[in-house]
Amino acid sequence: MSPLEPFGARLRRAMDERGPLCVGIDPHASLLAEWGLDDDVAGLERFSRTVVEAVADRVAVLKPQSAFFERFGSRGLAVLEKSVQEARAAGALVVMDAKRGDIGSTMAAYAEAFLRPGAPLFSDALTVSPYLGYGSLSPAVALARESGAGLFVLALTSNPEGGEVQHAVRADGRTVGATVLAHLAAENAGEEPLGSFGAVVGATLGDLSSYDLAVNGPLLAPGIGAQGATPADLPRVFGAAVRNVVPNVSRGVLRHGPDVRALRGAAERFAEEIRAAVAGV
Ligand SMILES: O=C(O)c1cc(=O)[nH]c(=O)n1[C@@H]1O[C@H](COP(=O)(O)O)[C@@H](O)[C@H]1O
Repeated sequence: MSPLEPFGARLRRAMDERGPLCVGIDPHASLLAEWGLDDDVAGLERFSRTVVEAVADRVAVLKPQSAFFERFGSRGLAVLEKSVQEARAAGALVVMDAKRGDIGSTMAAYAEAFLRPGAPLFSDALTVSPYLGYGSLSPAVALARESGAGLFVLALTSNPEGGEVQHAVRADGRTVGATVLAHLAAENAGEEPLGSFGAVVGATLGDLSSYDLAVNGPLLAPGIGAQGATPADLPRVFGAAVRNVVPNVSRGVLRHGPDVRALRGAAERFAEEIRAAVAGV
């Protein structure tokens, strides 16, 4: 159906060429105000375009957070569509952060919305929630395989509340989070250079040595910057899996706008700190 190379291979190459940093496009109302923009569609568009202009030609991944666009209804979604297209045209991979999760038949429709090439919101990958049962994500896995897209499945999230679900121990003695990681390892088995089915694992979580992070897929690691984690934490949290980590920074970069050079400078500083932290592992 699609000429796209699998997402994992495209991501590995982008990480090798540009470094692994993912910059989030999170147009919080407070950031619009800090940037001197109105909290309206014009402000949203200016914000999003500025971030794309500043970093889409130099970072591996951009991650628009869809809620900040959905807030403005259909006109916000039009801005989101345009931002995705412009970011991809500038060479960044786009991870749509929509955290979808539903019964399988509905999940198929979410997959059509984000993972079918030619769909208005088609993105290179989508964040999804496995907490209706990992198997409920099957339609998204199937379409991603067919189209060369990827998924990032919430496994161990960066927020302090996540543990009550993700660290819960199942009847077989495994935690829920470990079970999600095991499903992803199975999904990615044998894929080279990297599978297309990633996990979201917060950089805020401290020592994760009790979890097997070797899923042969990317690990999206939010939490650096505003949530308190730093690039220097990455080796401690991820151990040998750090080579597959895509660290996300949203507010930590965005607070330097609206000046394009200042945004670029902030992204470059995070990229450099990440390079230095990972180099020793
Ligand atoms: O899936 C995500 O991207 C995500 C998962 C998670 O566990 N924690 C988390 O913070 N995120 C997202 O990552 C971004 C973090 O933003 P900052 O805290 O501003 O860097 C937000 O868009 C969150 O929605």
